[in-house]
Amino acid sequence: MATDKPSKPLKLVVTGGAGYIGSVCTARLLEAGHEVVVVDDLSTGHADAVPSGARFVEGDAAEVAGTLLAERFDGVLHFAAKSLVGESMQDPGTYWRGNVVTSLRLLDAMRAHGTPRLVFSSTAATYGEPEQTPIPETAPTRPTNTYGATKLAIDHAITSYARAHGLAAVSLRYFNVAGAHGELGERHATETHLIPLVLQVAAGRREQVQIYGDDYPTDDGTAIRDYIHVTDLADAHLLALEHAQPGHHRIYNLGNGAGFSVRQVIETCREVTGHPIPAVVAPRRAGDPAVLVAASDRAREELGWKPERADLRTMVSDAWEFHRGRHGAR
Ligand SMILES: NC(=O)c1ccc[n+]([C@@H]2O[C@H](COP(=O)([O-])OP(=O)(O)OC[C@H]3O[C@@H](n4cnc5c(N)ncnc54)[C@H](O)[C@@H]3O)[C@@H](O)[C@H]2O)c1
Ligand SMILES: O=c1ccn([C@@H]2O[C@H](COP(=O)(O)OP(=O)(O)O[C@H]3O[C@H](CO)[C@H](O)[C@H](O)[C@H]3O)[C@@H](O)[C@H]2O)c(=O)[nH]1
Repeated sequence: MATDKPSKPLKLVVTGGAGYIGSVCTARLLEAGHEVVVVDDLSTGHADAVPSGARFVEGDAAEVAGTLLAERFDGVLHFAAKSLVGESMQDPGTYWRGNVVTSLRLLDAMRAHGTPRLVFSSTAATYGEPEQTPIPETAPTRPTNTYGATKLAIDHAITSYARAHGLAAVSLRYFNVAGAHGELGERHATETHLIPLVLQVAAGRREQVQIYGDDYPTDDGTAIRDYIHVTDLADAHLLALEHAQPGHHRIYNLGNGAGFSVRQVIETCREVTGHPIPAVVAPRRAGDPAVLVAASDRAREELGWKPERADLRTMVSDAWEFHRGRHGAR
């Protein structure tokens, strides 16, 4: 596969590389022969999640990159962000400062030091409530939550910087990321994501899971999401690095094109774990769209991306192995 043999090893900064997705991408980049420096403030990440083989610098993405990029890097993969929909509705200032201001400072540092490539973690939340499903990249962007609005603002800034300053940029709009990559998985002090919360019930660390709303216009009334395996997602980053073109900002949706309701996810977790997983219906969570499913044809056609772990059961099984393993008791 193209991701195993890069045309040439690159020297890269990974912001947020101590987090869930950034740590898995760092592992894949190292496996592919690239040199990686992780910058992370450990606000939601863990130093022990940074794969050995990467250099780790603790600190703010913009602050550290400002000096670090003087060492001449081939590119930045920018994962560092605040990324919780509910929190973004309650505390918007933290999201505008933490996401938009930080990213602008990072872009300015890249420009100042002539760093040529950027791969940015954008999100399905930029689209808001879609008019059509699955969602193509050409769909209107009308985010329903502050988190999505900040990511969209950064996407716009990247487009301008690419056009004006020749940056080779790719934004990857992830849908719902799930699963684990061996010892690297989702591990947040305050967990809000559905699959890890459900698995915490199965692991006996939580009594029940709440279903946020069963009055959505879907077959079983619960919200539908498109889940993508974190390893497949990481592979797309390697391809994005290879395909980024100077002066262009390309945007790609990353999902499997299949939607699963909250109830279906819980049911799959019951099947995988053999645990009854009690679930109770609670009010909707502010800012949540009813259905988010990706059309990822552009990534398949232009990047040659091909997800190899598209089955929800595989994602839940890998996440369950992770939760039962070394990090299960945390
Ligand atoms: N998890 C998903 O389903 C999903 C979906 C779409 C997009 N994303 C995006 O992917 C990226 C990674 O998400 P994740 O799920 O791995 O989250 P995460 O919280 O596990 O990882 C984020 C990492 O960034 C670090 N960080 C945050 N702000 C920082 C700053 N200012 N300077 C330095 N480090 C900082 C955190 O300590 C953490 O290690 C985010 O940009 C998120 O918006 C995630
Ligand atoms: O205890 C819970 C947790 C979640 N949900 C529901 O499960 C679905 C998935 O929720 P998650 O919190 O797991 O994920 P989100 O869809 O809110 O958000 C994720 O995917 C988005 C894109 O789709 C963003 O990119 C964001 O970064 C990322 O957190 C939502 O309908 C949510 O309301 C519940 O019913 N109960």
